[in-house]
Amino acid sequence: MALEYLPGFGNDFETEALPGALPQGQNSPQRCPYGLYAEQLSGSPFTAPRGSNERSWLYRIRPSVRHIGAFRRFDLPFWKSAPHVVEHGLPLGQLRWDPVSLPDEQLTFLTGMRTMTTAGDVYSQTGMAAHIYLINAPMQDEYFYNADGELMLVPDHGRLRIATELGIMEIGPAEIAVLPRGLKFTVAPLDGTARGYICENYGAKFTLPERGPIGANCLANSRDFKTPVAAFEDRDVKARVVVKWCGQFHETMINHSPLDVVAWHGNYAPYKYDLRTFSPVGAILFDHPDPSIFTVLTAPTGEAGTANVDFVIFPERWLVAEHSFRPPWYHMNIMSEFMGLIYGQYDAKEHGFAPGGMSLHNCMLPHGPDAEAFEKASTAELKPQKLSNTMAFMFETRLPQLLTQYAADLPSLQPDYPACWAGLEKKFDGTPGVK
Ligand SMILES: O=C(O)Cc1cc(O)ccc1O
Ligand SMILES: [Fe+2]
Repeated sequence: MALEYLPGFGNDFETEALPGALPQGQNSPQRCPYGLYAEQLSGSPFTAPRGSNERSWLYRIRPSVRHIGAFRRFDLPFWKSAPHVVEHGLPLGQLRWDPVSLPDEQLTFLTGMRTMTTAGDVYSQTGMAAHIYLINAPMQDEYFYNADGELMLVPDHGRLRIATELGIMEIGPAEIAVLPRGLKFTVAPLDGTARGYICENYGAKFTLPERGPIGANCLANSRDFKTPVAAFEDRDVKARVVVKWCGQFHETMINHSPLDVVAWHGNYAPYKYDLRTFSPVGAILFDHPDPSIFTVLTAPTGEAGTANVDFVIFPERWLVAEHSFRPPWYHMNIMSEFMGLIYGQYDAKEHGFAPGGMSLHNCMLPHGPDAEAFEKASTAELKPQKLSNTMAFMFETRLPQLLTQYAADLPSLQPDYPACWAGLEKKFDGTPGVK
């Protein structure tokens, strides 16, 4: 059966899986319909200003306190949290990885999580981690929530079914899903195997960037964000609930599914978004604008314009700029750039940056088009050109991203990535004129 979604970003949604299950006119009736329990899930402090105040009211078979027994600590050795400093011995430099092979061993969303970088500090709720996931088995009667941050899933291979307390979503390559901090969910691959990228955002929630003079439309439009309708499981089974809390993992056994929310309302909810619905705005006469024009979602900090994380994409688009070098310019950036490619080719690196691959251009490390891309773009006839069938993205954070041992040891780490710039020869010979 096709899944149903509610359109809109940050709306005050309401949805019920059984008629009359959602109380009307108040949040906390003396007795709720169907004998449900009322529970508030707060994603912001109670006193946050209206514009950033987020909470939902859940009407559920059992309250969450019954979905937790005694905790026992355990380890997921490949899922790291900031601060995480390892002496992996790799010298400072720009880094790039080929795609990681899909696993032979059985891996679930939890056991298949592989942290590439961490930034900031999970204890002070700043920074992020960039992970990849490798999945070939469903979480079986197993549920998870993350107290450390929200999770943005960016698949590059295979679809996923994500059943959450607030409803069910399915996503595949070119779509993303965002799972709020504290929300219980379980994940299953729909095509046998699945691989993708994850941004674990420890800071303030992702929100839509301001459009400024662009006006009321384009970039990511609110109606293209989809939140699932209410769906519940009334299953009495032995189940495991896993919690990530300040970088540690805790498990607890219960006798029923915690996905037992029959109705809910509010604005703290999971959502998905199809990156192909992003309407890019760009240079229509000359020059190459800053990539911030392609920000899908931004997780702000208290400092204006200085994101904890920006999620930026490089979707298909027309290049029309006249008398301009059209690909990204050479640059050094105070923000740290973790990039992935979902499909196609990236114009600054047509070769060597493969779908499913990754690159890391950390704080103040120079980078830009490789020698091949430079040569091509400097001599190309500048007629309108469509960049088709391409979707790269960037997790860009204000904080330096530190590499995990896993990332440093990956066999797919390219041994001499910076050699891609070696062919950028001196052209200057002291004589005037365009060379
Ligand atoms: O480095 C990159 O490839 C990402 C990027 C793209 C762009 O168009 C401008 C700046 C930038 O960091
Ligand atoms: Fe960059």
